[in-house]
Amino acid sequence: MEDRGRAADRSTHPATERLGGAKIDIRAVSHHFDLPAGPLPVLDRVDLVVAPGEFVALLGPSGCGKSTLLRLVAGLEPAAEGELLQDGEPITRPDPSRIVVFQDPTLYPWRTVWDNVALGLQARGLLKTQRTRVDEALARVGLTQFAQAHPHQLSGGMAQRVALARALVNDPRLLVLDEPLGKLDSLTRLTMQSELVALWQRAGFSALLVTHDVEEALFMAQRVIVFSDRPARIVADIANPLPYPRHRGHPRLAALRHQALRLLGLDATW
Ligand SMILES: Nc1ncnc2c1ncn2[C@@H]1O[C@H](COP(=O)(O)OP(=O)(O)OP(=O)(O)O)[C@@H](O)[C@H]1O
Repeated sequence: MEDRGRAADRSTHPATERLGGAKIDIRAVSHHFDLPAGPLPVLDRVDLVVAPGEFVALLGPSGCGKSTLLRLVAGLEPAAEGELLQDGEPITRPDPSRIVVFQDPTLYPWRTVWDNVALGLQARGLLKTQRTRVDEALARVGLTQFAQAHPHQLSGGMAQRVALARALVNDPRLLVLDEPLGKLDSLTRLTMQSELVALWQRAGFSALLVTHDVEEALFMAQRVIVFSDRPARIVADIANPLPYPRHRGHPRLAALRHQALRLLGLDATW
């Protein structure tokens, strides 16, 4: 991780500094939903290890089970079979060390940007003593000037930056990203991809990203996991060793894109 240059920010983020990114072990996890017509199998013996501080992207056909896997990792529901561990401890419930960022920023419209970002600290009774963390999180996403704005005064990209700041203020050890840039226009999306990578480089959390965008996965992640149709099983684990910052036109990215599209059953000539 020598290329990550994040030492400068670490002094202000004691939890991540002390503990680093989380190691996540997903061991033989299978899952299904009980529908009136019978069980719907969604995950099929998924084995995956996310190393501390690693950025891993999950790609797969729509509806195969990627978000379900993120929900299990986040501790939002228990796996039907197998186990999920964070640093060797079973994941049994949501925890502030694992923060989920969804496609929709879901900000409270009546609260200012600052107050939205402060939510996590407030809920944990830490706001009184740690108000500067809110300011720091806003600075990290470039929204200091908008601290007193309300969500309706923000663009889609800015709202998603607020959602990121709201996650970062908790010093997550794992950031669980479920299509976080999916609703943004394509130019904002490209900018935010670079910003998110820069945040990850500075803060040192582990990241698990679900995206439908092959280029996004390859541009951002160190590994791209490709899933089959539902029930999702892992069909490939593609390493992307390119150092950061990455150049979108790098020929290696084009070759990896071709490989990923082929694995997804798509013709990579268009
Ligand atoms: N709570 C639930 N109850 C019943 N079925 C569910 C539930 N959540 C998800 N499913 C079903 O599980 C399957 C996998 O859903 P999931 O959202 O994990 O897929 P996905 O790969 O993230 O999809 P997409 O890429 O389209 O977002 C889908 O068929 C979905 O309808």
